[in-house]
Amino acid sequence: MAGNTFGHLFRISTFGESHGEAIGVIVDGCPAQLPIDLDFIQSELDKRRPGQSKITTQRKESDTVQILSGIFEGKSTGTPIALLIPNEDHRSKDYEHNKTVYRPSHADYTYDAKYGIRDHRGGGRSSARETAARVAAGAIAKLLLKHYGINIFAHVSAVGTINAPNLQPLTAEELLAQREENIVRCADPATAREMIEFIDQIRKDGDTVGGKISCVIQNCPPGLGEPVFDKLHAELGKAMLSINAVHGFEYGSGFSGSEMRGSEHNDIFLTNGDQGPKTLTNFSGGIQGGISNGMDISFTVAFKPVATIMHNQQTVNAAGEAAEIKGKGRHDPCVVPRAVVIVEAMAALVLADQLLRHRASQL
Ligand SMILES: Cc1cc2nc3c(=O)[nH]c(=O)nc-3n(C[C@H](O)[C@H](O)[C@H](O)COP(=O)(O)O)c2cc1C
Ligand SMILES: C=C(O[C@@H]1CC(C(=O)O)=C[C@@H](OP(=O)(O)O)[C@H]1O)C(=O)O
Repeated sequence: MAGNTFGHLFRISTFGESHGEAIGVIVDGCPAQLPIDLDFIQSELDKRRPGQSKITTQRKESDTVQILSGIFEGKSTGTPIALLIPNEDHRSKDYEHNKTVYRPSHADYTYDAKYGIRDHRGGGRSSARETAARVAAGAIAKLLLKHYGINIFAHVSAVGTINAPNLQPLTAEELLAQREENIVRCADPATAREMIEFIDQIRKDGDTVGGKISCVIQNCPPGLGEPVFDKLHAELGKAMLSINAVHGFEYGSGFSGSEMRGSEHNDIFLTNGDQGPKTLTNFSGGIQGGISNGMDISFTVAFKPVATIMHNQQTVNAAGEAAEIKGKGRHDPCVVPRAVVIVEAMAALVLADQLLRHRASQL
């Protein structure tokens, strides 16, 4: 079904439900002979894994990835790569009440409206558990991008109204080291401490809070992206908005650009030897006309406070009658700490696809 696939030349299809046997992904179009480091794929999954700290859902999954096909003697063979992640810790009794009663702002009602049948256990296919499959596939895309020297780095830039300062002078390596020092995955240590304390309080209140993730793609060559519909920022926007609970996407100057004058906003070109021009500022976010210009690609993704809260709420049931519901089970009070690697994975999948498409654009 088309709704479960993503990408054109570097393509993925994911499958599985949160409380089924397993989730997984088939990656099609990965060029042959790419060295595939299984430990790297696993380390990416470990960053998304539920149960990783006190500020995430307490469901305990090892998210151990199994490779079923497409890799031989440590390299891709050019055939479909199938990856499987068994589910180990589902607790479906927490969802009994959810069989007929709709959780406000989750996907229970809309799945019923669309299909007339729904695996209510853990939200089934609508659960963010599906994003483990994307992270596994994204790790392969990252390995392809690494081969071309392209790096992707994301971190938590806001939780509620707590915002991280601009960390621009730091290199991606420095930011990554600082991000991995704390459980919220914000690269600024002082802000990280404040965010962790706040999420912990929200958790104790049985509530949830939203946040933002900012991402930068470095060393992307100019020329990636298609000129009309599949513009690079349109592809990134679609990829980000396809992640559960994402409500906003902006690149470069984003919404704040609408408050500026052209004389402030234009990115002045500078000579740069035989490297192709650079720009003095980067309000374009590294993309002009839907095509990368060689500067850093930067964007921010906004996540809502997720639906399941431990409070009594008014709702309706499948028969259309008034009902009450209170969240049960193990949930994320704030999803951004685990979503950092999902954002990076989706960005990597877009870039890998555009890289392959770019190779068909000139003689
Ligand atoms: C990493 C991650 C973890 C999530 N964890 C939860 C959760 O524990 N409880 C919940 O109600 N929603 C959670 N969500 C959000 C739901 O999956 C999402 O809200 C649901 O599929 C409805 O889709 P929508 O919010 O995009 O409309 C999570 C999302 C992400 C990205
Ligand atoms: C299992 C994961 O997160 C889940 C995402 C999720 C949701 O509604 O999206 C709800 C919870 O599901 P459950 O009650 O089945 O544990 C989270 O734990 C995961 O990310 O791997």
